[in-house]
Amino acid sequence: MTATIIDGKAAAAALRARVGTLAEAFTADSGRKPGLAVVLVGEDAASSVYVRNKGKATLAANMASFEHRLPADTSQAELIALVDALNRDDKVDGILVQLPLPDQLDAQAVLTRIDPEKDVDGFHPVNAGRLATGLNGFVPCTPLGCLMLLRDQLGELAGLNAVVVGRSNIVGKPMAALLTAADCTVTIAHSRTRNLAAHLAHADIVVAAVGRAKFVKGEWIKPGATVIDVGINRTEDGLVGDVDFEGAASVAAAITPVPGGVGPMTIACLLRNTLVAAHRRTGIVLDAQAI
Ligand SMILES: Nc1nc(=O)c2c([nH]1)NC[C@@H]1CN(c3ccc(C(=O)N[C@@H](CCC(=O)O)C(=O)O)cc3)C=[N+]21
Repeated sequence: MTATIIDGKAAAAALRARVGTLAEAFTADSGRKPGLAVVLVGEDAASSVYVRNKGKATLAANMASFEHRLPADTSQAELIALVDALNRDDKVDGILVQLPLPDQLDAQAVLTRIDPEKDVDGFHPVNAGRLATGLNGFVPCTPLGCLMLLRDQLGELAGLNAVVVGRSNIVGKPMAALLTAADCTVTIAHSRTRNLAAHLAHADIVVAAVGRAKFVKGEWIKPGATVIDVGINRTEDGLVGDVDFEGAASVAAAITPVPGGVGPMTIACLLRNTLVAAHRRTGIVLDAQAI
């Protein structure tokens, strides 16, 4: 079998176009554009590129972009003061503080300071709790993008066996919550799982988010499975995912590439969440399911 390569770039472009159209309508109704503030502390090269790409995508989707670049030696009090100012700023609907933060800063305290109604990353404990309990909140962008790709590929997900490899607050845990809400039978595997291959042998859906290059081997994939690779590992062979792509592509029904898979959907979902935040904050009705 040779897998269908899931085109995350195309799916993301389509999502950004839908968001852009709805953002224009929001501007016509409210008299202002949806606004996204991105905060970058320090000079990390990869983070700097992501932030620039987010800014460009925000403008292209007819939204306002507010970029805040702070020096690497910024104090906790200074960063908290900026978050407070963004919380109060009515032009700002969404706030993203780029991770990782320099060592002297307490990321959890910063994320918890963001107004949950502006938390378009979905990292605030209030939004994590809403997702866990089935309430409406903001869902982290990467798992949301993965779910959209799975629905595009498979349609109905109910009853399927899903194995999520990785248990981070940013990807693994929210991904498992979304798949559970979609009526999958969900296993969360991780670095200490015994006999991962035995779990994957039953997996109709695999989401790999462990942060280790080519950790998931092709032989472990069930024939006909759908494989979503969240990994972004910079190696000597260039950018590679958490899945052995060639091996998995020879048995899976469908697989996301790296790059060009999940990554572009993450940014598109950030814009989607910002659009939703703008509507909620102004009381303008939006059918978020239809985006
Ligand atoms: N508060 C916060 N929220 C985030 O959502 C967040 C963050 N911090 N810190 C860093 C990670 C990483 N992340 C990516 C987004 C897009 C691509 C992406 O578009 N990747 C391209 C390739 C990019 C390349 O070549 O490096 C692709 O996969 O095709 C990757 C990674 C968001 N993150």
